[in-house]
Amino acid sequence: MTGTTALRVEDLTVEYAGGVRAVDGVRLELAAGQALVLLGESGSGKTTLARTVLGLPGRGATVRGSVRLGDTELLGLPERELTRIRGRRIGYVPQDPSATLDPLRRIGAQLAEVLRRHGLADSRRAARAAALPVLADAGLPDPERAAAAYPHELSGGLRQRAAIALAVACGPELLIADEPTTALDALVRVRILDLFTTLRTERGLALLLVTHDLSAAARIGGTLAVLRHGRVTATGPAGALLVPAGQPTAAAPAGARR
Ligand SMILES: Nc1ncnc2c1ncn2[C@@H]1O[C@H](COP(=O)(O)OP(=O)(O)OP(=O)(O)O)[C@@H](O)[C@H]1O
Repeated sequence: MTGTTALRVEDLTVEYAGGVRAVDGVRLELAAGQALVLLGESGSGKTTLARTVLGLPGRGATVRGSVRLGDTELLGLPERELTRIRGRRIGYVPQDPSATLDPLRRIGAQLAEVLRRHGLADSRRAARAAALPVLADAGLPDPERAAAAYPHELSGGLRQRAAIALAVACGPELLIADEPTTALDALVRVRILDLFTTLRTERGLALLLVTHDLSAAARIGGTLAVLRHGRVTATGPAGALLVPAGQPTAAAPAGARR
């Protein structure tokens, strides 16, 4: 892989109480400006892996191995430092935007708070002004109006764009999106996936997309890692692993799902 390594996961194992090994010896690498899609069926360990990279593996989990963000080893970092890294160096977009958006506060105020918390604006006024281009970059057609809106006043697609704006506001080097389009209708889904690609190519951020949706994986492209029972069973360029039905499959390594 060329370019600066944004994320390197080595020999990562995550075990929950009762001996469930949700992630089992995973090794992954993602360069700046590239996309890595984690594809797997329900229960394969995708969310556990993504959340472990965020330093949030879940209560009672035992984590072993290494997760490096650039030159920083994340495993074992004190919570205070992880809190600083989340939002600033790693952005997170969940399936349901209400998991990151506060229903009781206007979108602009939430963005302004993130910018101030991470030291990217020194006054409330500066932070509110800085929030508008972030909303525009996330594809909200009327940033002023979006900034003044409460989350419930936006459509599902616009709400997800607001959550993406929140995730990328501080210019993270890594963006983790966990099933970010599952709840959206087909057209909006494609637009949001294309927004991730725009953010990746224009800002050089590394994208880790978690999905069980083959069409989302194909749309994002990049490198695909197929997860099964916590293990990576196939990895390679998405174009080679996701061969449309009816075409020769010689390029797909054994174990690849189609
Ligand atoms: N907090 C937890 N405590 C115990 N076991 C858990 C916990 N979270 C997940 N697991 C188990 O770990 C395994 C992997 O779950 P995980 O949610 O990471 O998979 P997933 O691929 O993201 O699935 P889905 O697409 O359904 O979210 C499953 O067997 C699950 O039951």
